[in-house]
Amino acid sequence: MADGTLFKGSAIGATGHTVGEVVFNTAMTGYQEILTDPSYTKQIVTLTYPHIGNVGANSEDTESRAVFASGLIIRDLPLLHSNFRAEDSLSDYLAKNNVVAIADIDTRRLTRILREKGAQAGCIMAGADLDEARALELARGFGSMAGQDLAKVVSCTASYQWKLGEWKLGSGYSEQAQTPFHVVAYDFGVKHNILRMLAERGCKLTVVPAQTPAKDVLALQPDGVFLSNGPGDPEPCDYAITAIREILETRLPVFGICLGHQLLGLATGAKTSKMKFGHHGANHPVQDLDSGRVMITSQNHGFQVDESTLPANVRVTHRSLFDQTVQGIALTDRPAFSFQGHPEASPGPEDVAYLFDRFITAMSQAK
Ligand SMILES: NC(=O)CC[C@H](N)C(=O)O
Repeated sequence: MADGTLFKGSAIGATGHTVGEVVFNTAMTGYQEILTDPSYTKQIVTLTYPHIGNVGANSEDTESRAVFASGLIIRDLPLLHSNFRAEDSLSDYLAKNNVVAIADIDTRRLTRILREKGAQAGCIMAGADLDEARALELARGFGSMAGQDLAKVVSCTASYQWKLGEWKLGSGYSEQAQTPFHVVAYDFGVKHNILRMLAERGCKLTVVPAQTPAKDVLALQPDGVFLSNGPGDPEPCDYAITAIREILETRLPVFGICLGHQLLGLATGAKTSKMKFGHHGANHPVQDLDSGRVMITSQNHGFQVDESTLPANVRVTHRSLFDQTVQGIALTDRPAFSFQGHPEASPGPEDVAYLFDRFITAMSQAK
């Protein structure tokens, strides 16, 4: 760790070394979805749940084209995995995907360090050439996530159509049937379950690269525009902020998730900032301020929209009950809204899925 703390464990993935910002995630399930979430680019994930790998790995529980997390730190890897869908052990999956990972770590102690001192970088070394001094040097050389524009790095390079709906036991992923709405989805590092949930609700989806100008999006004549989650700091993504401003002018329905939420905030003139250690888990209580309902949500972010900087035409719709930070915003003069956590879950509870329906309603009304 950059603060000089040294942990020793057992290598369970690829050999070599990896460096990144270390974040703790409190989800009890969904390690594969977490590893393949592009928002974890340049981050090493430690899972606070102690038994990881029990159900192995399969080719369906993925949230993108590859593993994006820079590394994995766990307490206990089971000797055997068991699940009717398993195709690999977690260890083999990590090795095949070239992920450096470590088990037998006191993840409770590690999490306490991150919680008390805040986010910091770390380095994992696995294999023959272990060098503690070099590992410390690499961890200290990583710097901070602040200022890093990673959305354009992980985004798709060309636009594409998405047609798969949600996964169902027995039939797997289905091709969508009807598509009354055309949605252009900005890919800042999009999780596939967002696309599946939109497809399931009748959206014909055109996914476009992060740097697509607004005029190219508008030329596709969409019924609504979606702003995806993604890695890194939202503030340097000036290309996206400019495009969102232009799209808002047209009064098209806009829905943003996580990085997309932060970018919508920036486009309205609000500011974002780095949090002490962020929110990463599948058990975070968030309140919908309109209904008063409290939902258990999936979270993965290290930045936030600063409430005190919100302009007069933006209201706070959701709030974290852990630290009172902004979890949702809506414009009062445009059909545009966003959520900081993950309504698509994957992994996590589906309490916030109603926001996808709200986007569909906004598009129906605009039509
Ligand atoms: N999941 C996300 O979209 C994360 C957004 C941003 N990279 C953050 O860390 O806050």
